[in-house]
Amino acid sequence: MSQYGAVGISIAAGLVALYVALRIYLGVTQDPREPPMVENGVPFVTAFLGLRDNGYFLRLRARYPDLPIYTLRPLFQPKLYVVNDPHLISCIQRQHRTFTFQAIADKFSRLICDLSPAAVAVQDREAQAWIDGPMHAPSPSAATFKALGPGRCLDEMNRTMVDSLEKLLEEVVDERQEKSVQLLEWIKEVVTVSTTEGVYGPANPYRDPAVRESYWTYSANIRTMVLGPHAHRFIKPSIQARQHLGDVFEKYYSCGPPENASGLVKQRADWYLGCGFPLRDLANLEAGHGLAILSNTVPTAFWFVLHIFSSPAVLKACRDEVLSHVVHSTDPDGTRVQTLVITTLKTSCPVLVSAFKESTRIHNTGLGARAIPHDHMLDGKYLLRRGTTLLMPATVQHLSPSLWGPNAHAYQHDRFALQSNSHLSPHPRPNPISYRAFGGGATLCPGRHFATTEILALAAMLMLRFEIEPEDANGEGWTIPSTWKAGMTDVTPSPDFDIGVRIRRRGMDVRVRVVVEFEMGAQFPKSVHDSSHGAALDTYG
Ligand code: HEM
Repeated sequence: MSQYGAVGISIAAGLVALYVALRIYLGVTQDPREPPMVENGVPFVTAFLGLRDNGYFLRLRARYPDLPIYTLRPLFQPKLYVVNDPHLISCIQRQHRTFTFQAIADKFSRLICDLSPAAVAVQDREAQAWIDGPMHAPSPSAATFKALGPGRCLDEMNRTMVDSLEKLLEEVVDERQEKSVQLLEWIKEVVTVSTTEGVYGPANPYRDPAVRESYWTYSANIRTMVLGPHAHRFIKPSIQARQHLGDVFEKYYSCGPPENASGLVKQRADWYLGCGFPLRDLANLEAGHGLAILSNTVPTAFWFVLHIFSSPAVLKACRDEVLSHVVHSTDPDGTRVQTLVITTLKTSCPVLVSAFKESTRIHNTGLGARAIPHDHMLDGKYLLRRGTTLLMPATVQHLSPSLWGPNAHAYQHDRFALQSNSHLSPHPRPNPISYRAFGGGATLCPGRHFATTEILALAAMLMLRFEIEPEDANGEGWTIPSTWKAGMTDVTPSPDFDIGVRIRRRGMDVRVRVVVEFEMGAQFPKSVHDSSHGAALDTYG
């Protein structure tokens, strides 16, 4: 045998020995009561590579249709338990201190916000106090976001945000009545400014284009930032952008939160500074909060606008519905006004609301991650080990044909409206737990009312005032972009590429101003958030 042949045999024998050793290791570190392990073709590597693709959980659901929950053992990560079964999801959501989102959020903020040891100590102390506290005490995160619930503070944020949308849409098209833009870039600008106006008020740092640019430069590399400081040298512009955002928000908070900021900003600043968070850490945290505030709202708005305007049938159905709630009048100076009461979009436009929910169903890759601080027997059947992470991927629930019918992967704008009239729907109504666009349970996204109002208002204003058409250079019409490049941690994936469009004023709507009225201090009617209502928005478990 040649020298090369002997080396080859040694390497092969070494690999076989390694494989056997890893299989044995997997076996002895897995209790038979734990959920079954899958994807161990090449131990640790198969799962590690699979997790790089946001369609992985859907494929595993199809490959192992009978597993309510399973274990993945990826390289460099703790064990992952992945849940398929809605019944188990509801068990998990009922025990929000056993399966904690707070631990995930705190860990994430340390990795991306450059927090000092003093701030980390405050986070640990407050999280522990919550775990040890009374059953119904709000988590630290819930305490800082209370102001986003229905009520006066949210109404005021909505009013400021919608005023900004109105102003930006007024400026969008010049005297030539037509403008060409890249749709995602344009929506990013409009939604970033309007959202942050609602949150930060007249001293909004995001009014400065340099701050907006810093935010998007920072958020573009979160995936690398979470790998830790050793990876920061590869993303220097993002680290510099983070520093810039910290400086800007330190100035913003330097004399306490501005008097005319939203109740949300004041509540958060009171809570953090009151707990002993250093000012600079509050400022650094604010950069990270952009991820909650902006990074899902922008792509969600993009997909919704795209689905509406790319289909004449969807556009007509939604536009007719909105138009039926518009009150026409003329201002004293002769300006024609279309008045739209924003709450009617949520309460009286079931097709529009359904089209929105359907867009969030199709374009959602939320992981629903929870930390497991102690060993726990889930549903009396599955042992879950401490120090591991549990995932409830939205794709598995959102795109499952057994839940949504054979066209589960297709965008069907009236799906939720039909489901509320069961005699019109060919498919059974899915368990509300299986619609997870905004998460579920105690950590259901607190910003959902604000984000939904903004996106519905934006879509309604666009439909009332403009036509949007693709640039259509190749005569091929609209394209719905893919999302392969989106990261595993994105709740709403961004499109892989942008789309050139022409925005043009509708002939009959020239120089018409849309006015949005609010009943200040009013609560949203219960029916909007009641799962028994039409295409209700809050049908979460
Ligand atoms: C369309 C836009 C949005 C989407 C799709 C979205 C989605 C989500 C999801 C899926 C979660 C995780 C919930 C869980 O795992 O249980 C979440 C959490 C959260 N969201 Fe949103 N969100 C959006 C907009 C917003 C906005 C505008 C804000 C703030 C103004 C916000 C603030 C938060 C916060 C603070 C949490 C953490 C909740 C906690 O720790 O309990 N979100 N969001």
